[in-house]
Amino acid sequence: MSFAFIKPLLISFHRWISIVLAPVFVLVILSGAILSFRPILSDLSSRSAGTVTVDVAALGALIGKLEAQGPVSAISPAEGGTSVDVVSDAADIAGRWDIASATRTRTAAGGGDVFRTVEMFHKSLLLGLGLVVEAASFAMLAIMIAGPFLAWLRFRGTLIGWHMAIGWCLLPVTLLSPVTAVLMTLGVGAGARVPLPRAERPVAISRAVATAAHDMDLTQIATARRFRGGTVMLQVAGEKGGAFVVTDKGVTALTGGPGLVKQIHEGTWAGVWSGSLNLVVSLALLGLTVTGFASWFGRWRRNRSVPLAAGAHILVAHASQTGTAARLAAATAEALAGGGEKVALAQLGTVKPADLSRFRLVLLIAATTGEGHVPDGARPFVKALRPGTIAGVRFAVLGLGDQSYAHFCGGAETLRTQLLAAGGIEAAPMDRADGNPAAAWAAWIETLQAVLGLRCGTSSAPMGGQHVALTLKERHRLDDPAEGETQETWSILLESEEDLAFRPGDLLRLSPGDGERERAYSIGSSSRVDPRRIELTVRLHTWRDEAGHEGFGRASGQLIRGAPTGCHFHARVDPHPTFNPPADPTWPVIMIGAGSGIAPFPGFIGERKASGRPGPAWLFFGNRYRNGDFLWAERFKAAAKDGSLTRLDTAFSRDATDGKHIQARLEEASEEVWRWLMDKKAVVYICGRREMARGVEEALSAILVAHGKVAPDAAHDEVERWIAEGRIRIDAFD
Ligand SMILES: Cc1cc2nc3c(=O)[nH]c(=O)nc-3n(C[C@H](O)[C@H](O)[C@H](O)COP(=O)(O)O)c2cc1C
Repeated sequence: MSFAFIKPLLISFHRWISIVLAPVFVLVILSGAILSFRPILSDLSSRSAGTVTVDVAALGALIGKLEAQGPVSAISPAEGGTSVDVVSDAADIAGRWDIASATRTRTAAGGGDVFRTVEMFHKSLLLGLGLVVEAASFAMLAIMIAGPFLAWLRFRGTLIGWHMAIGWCLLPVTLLSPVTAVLMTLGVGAGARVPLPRAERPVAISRAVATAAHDMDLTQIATARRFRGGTVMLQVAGEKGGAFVVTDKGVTALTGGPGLVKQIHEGTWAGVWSGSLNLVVSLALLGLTVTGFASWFGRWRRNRSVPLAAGAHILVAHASQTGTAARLAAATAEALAGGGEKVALAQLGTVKPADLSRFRLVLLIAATTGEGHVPDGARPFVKALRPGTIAGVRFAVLGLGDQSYAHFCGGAETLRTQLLAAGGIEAAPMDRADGNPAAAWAAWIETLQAVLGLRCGTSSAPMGGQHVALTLKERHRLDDPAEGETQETWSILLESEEDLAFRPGDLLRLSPGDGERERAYSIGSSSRVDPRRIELTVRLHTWRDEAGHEGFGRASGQLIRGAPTGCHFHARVDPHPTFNPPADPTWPVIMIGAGSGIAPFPGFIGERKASGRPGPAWLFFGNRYRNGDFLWAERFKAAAKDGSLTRLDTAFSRDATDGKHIQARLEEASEEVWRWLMDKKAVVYICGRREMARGVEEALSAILVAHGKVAPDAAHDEVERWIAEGRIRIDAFD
């Protein structure tokens, strides 16, 4: 059985035992922390008091007088032996007494009884739960031993990072408490055990002091307390001191001491120092418990619910790949709010199915991606849907799509079917938008008003983007056919006569002919660098007909072969906010592009560099051959040199010497990728074929499993959640 198999089990064991026993751990650790003050205080007080010398006869007389009034359970001389602290249930006895004058100087007893109560709590929680505490010691030891096997030490500022740092760095000392507790429970190293004498009749403390004073010097008596079997336990300082049990028959010395294990556990082996060490151990154990629990709880809460506007009756949710559905959903929410409806807006993937029942109505605007697929960000929602989870939830769907695809509005259809299967009730029939959705959206809003009686303020469909007139300025080939079988890919430079506003990752939509489906190209430049210059990376789509004649893709063929430089194009620039670089250029990014999927990233790098304060940026580029297919090689190498690119990793899948895919590169650099994800909170951008994007998702899951102490399923869910939340952003094509 390999460790990879055991590790997820070990992780579950570590997590669940800790969570279940966290309350017991906290109580035992806190009481332990208080008890560690006992050796500290007693060492300090014995130092400050110097040698205690007690007038034994006067002490005996005083205690005898007090015992005549009520029971005394413990005494301990104070103030150099001139006073004595008396512990008693009787309020007029308990307190500090001056021995010579037999008068009370303070009404409350010292701290001795507090420590004893805390000790009882530490051992049995004052509820007779000694067995639970003992079992918790074994469990604590087991999870602490398992801890270091779960992850290597890495410093990062997260809760789990602190958990690991405390766990690893303080392991030798934090082990002290549970190890010694377990040894004591097992009776190992507890020191020689002397059979305790029993008294035939209970002995009072004054009597015990008188009996012992016969045989020994009690001028340095430290404590006397009523003990098991009706006896009294005396503790005497000094060379001939020690612990003694007094019965009605005489005095028995307890030889052998408390044993090293007990001394270590209680921190009594070196007074102040060992007590302080115990305090550090307690605080470290508390830190481990709190950081571990808080980190789990935070994750649990994040997984459970999203902050949806409180008091809202209608939820407008969107499942969007390139932003259209998101924009329309925002406009819908705005229109409803304008009409006075209480409305919340959310990305479907960030909503738990159970949250839907909070709303009177759920309106969903859903796009389709790939070949009839649900948009990537909506996957966690679909995965979490089970029959009955949204029983009785009323919903209405607007699907966005394009008739020229084989599965028109396939994504929205899938979501609708799943919502019905999970118990949802369709409140209005589903509408479908073909191509530009503005008209269909407006009609849908009207239907909602008419059929469902919703109140809407005025609102118009958000502008789908800017219509632009562009001139083909320049193109140059990015692959090198002289190097062999490469994929023909070009840099296309288009120029506008007026200033435009666009960012890298936005989409340039071109229609190759009237009524033909638009092709979307990812923009690889930024208006923040040059507001008139749009740069694309376009691969030539080719095929052969039955007669063997080569044909070209309509749009790519035009851009690369058909149109001469200087040719004019009409196009639309659509914002794609979910695939733009972070607004803050210092925010770390990991860019992963394969083949022509590299298209947006020259723009990312350029825009961040132009900001004058580019943050860490890591680029993974994959293609077939290093020599012929390394697109934008010069630009990336220059960026790596001038610092606008922190790290560049390449994977050339068909190179004899290399032969790796991007996924393999990610896994090779997994430790560093993990650090970028967790410490730097890098946003990951993936652009390329859908198959590649899925592979990268898998690789990221594997990194979470390897370094994040999570089981494979949980890692997968986490990656999907990151996609839904926008920490991983995907622009994939088929
Ligand atoms: C790569 C890609 C694949 C698509 N696949 C389909 C499809 O299979 N069926 C369909 O009806 N529409 C398909 N569409 C069209 C989109 O669903 C439509 O453009 C929608 O308005 C996009 O909305 P969004 O920006 O919110 O993602 C596809 C669009 C793209 C870019």
